[in-house]
Amino acid sequence: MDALEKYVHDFSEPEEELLHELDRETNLRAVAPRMISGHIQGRLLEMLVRMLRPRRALEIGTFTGYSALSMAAGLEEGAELHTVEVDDELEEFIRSYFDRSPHGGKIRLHIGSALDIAPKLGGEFDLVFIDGDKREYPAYYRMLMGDDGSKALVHSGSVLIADNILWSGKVVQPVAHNDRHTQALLEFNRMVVEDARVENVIVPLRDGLNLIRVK
Ligand SMILES: C[S@@+](CC[C@H](N)C(=O)[O-])C[C@H]1O[C@@H](n2cnc3c(N)ncnc32)[C@H](O)[C@@H]1O
Repeated sequence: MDALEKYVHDFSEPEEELLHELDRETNLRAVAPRMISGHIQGRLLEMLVRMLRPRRALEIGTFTGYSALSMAAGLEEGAELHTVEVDDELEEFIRSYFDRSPHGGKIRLHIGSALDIAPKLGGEFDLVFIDGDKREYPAYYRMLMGDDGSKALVHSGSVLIADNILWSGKVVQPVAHNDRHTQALLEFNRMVVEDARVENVIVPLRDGLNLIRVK
C-alpha cells in the first residue's frame, strides 16, 4: 500500500472486523483473491446504499461475499439484497460469513448464473451491482434493461454500479483479438454511454466503477 492509499484508508470509516477477517481468509483460500472489493470500495458501496435507500437490490457475482455484506450493512430494515454466484464451491464459505454477520439476514444467496436466475426472481431492482464475468457485462446490461426481449429488471430511478470497467487500464490499450474480457468491457462502456435511457459517470476508484442511473 503506498502512502496516499494508506492515508485514504486511515481517514475513512475503518473496516469492520468481520470483513477484515473475510478479506484475510479470501486471500488465504480463494484462487483469485484480487477480485474482492475490499475496505474502501466496500465502504463506498455501503455509503451509496445508505444514500439511495433501495428496497430491493441485486448483485451479480458474490465471490466470497465482501461486497454483499458491505451493501447489506447500508440497507434499511425490511430491504433485501439478492446476490447471485455461479461457482457452487464458494457457497459454504459465503454462507459461513453471512451467518456470522448482523446484516446476513437481509441477503438472499442464489447459486447459478445471474443470466438464468435474476429474471426468475420476479419484479424490479432499485440498485444493481454488476461484478460477474466481464465477458458477460453486455448480456447483463441487455437483461437488466429488457433489451433481450424479456421484461426490464430496473425502472426509472434505478442505479446500476458496474465494477472493473477500466480493467487495469486495458480499455485504453491495443486489444488482442482473443482478449474477450477487454472487448466485452469496451462494448459495455460504449452501450452505456450511447444509451439515451441512462446517464452515467465513470469513477476511477480501484479498477473503475461505472455509475449508471436510469432516467
Ligand atoms: C469479481 S468477483 C466478485 C467479487 C465480489 N462482488 C466482491 O466484491 O467481493 C466475480 C464473481 O462473479 C462470479 N460469476 C461469474 N459469472 C457469473 C454469472 N453469470 N452469474 C453469477 N456469478 C458469476 C464468479 O464466479 C466470481 O466469483
